[in-house]
Amino acid sequence: MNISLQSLSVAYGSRVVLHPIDLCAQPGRVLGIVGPNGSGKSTLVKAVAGQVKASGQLLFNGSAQRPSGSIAYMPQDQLSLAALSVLEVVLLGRLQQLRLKVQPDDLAAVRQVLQRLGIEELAGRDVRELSGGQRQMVFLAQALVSQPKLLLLDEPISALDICHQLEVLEVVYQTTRQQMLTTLLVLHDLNAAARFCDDVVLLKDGQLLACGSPAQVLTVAHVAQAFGVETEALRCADGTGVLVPKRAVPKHINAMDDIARCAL
Ligand SMILES: Nc1ncnc2c1ncn2[C@@H]1O[C@H](COP(=O)(O)OP(=O)(O)OP(=O)(O)O)[C@@H](O)[C@H]1O
Repeated sequence: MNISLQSLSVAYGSRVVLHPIDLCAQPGRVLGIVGPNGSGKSTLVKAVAGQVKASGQLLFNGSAQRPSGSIAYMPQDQLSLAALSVLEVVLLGRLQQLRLKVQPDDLAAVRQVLQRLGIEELAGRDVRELSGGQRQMVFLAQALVSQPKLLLLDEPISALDICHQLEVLEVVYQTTRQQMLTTLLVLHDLNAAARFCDDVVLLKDGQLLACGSPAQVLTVAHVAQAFGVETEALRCADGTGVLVPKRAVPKHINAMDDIARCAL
């Protein structure tokens, strides 16, 4: 599904938190969304998911009509207070496909996605008793099992250890290609974005600071400008580029503070 944002903006009350933005996302590609806390990443994804009211144009394959049943959205915070098993929670992702009775193909799809994420042993567990990372994988499974055309993932690896981070991002990357999904992926890890995203959008203060390939966007200069962090760009033996954070330059430390500290 082709997604086109034309002058899309979002305000909470009178406060504009996403300034008019133009953007395209295409099938078979992962679009990474990065930026500092509060820069508008979640708001952008919520606007595409239809969770917040936006101004401007949002087109799905050229139409302003939001296609029902084709969009899976995994929010940043997922709390389940209902006493449901993992299998039941993931099955809820098939709501659009479910008939009066759960069909064998629904259960097969659930089992397959649990297996793909390596969490099939959790199937019978009460979702309220899982760890934060386990719960995050379960809600990712719920998003994937719906077989969406548009996959919206807001920080899906924030609670995962490094092994699970890599596994989940690999699954997202491969599934996007194999099923020709259009994937929007909010990440804080810039090196993960460089590795697993085809295109990257960098936001700052609700504005689009840069957009393009990871190599074009994730530069030392852009990271300094967006995050106020000094980084060093290194190249690994396999040719992969990585940004190593060196030093934060907090905005509240101004020249006067520096001078005062030197005087002590
Ligand atoms: N429901 C809301 N009502 C009012 N302001 C909001 C609301 N949700 C978010 N905001 C504000 O909008 C701005 C953008 O928030 P958003 O959650 O999109 O940022 P983010 O880039 O996803 O941040 P983070 O990395 O911390 O998750 C912030 O200043 C935030 O305080």
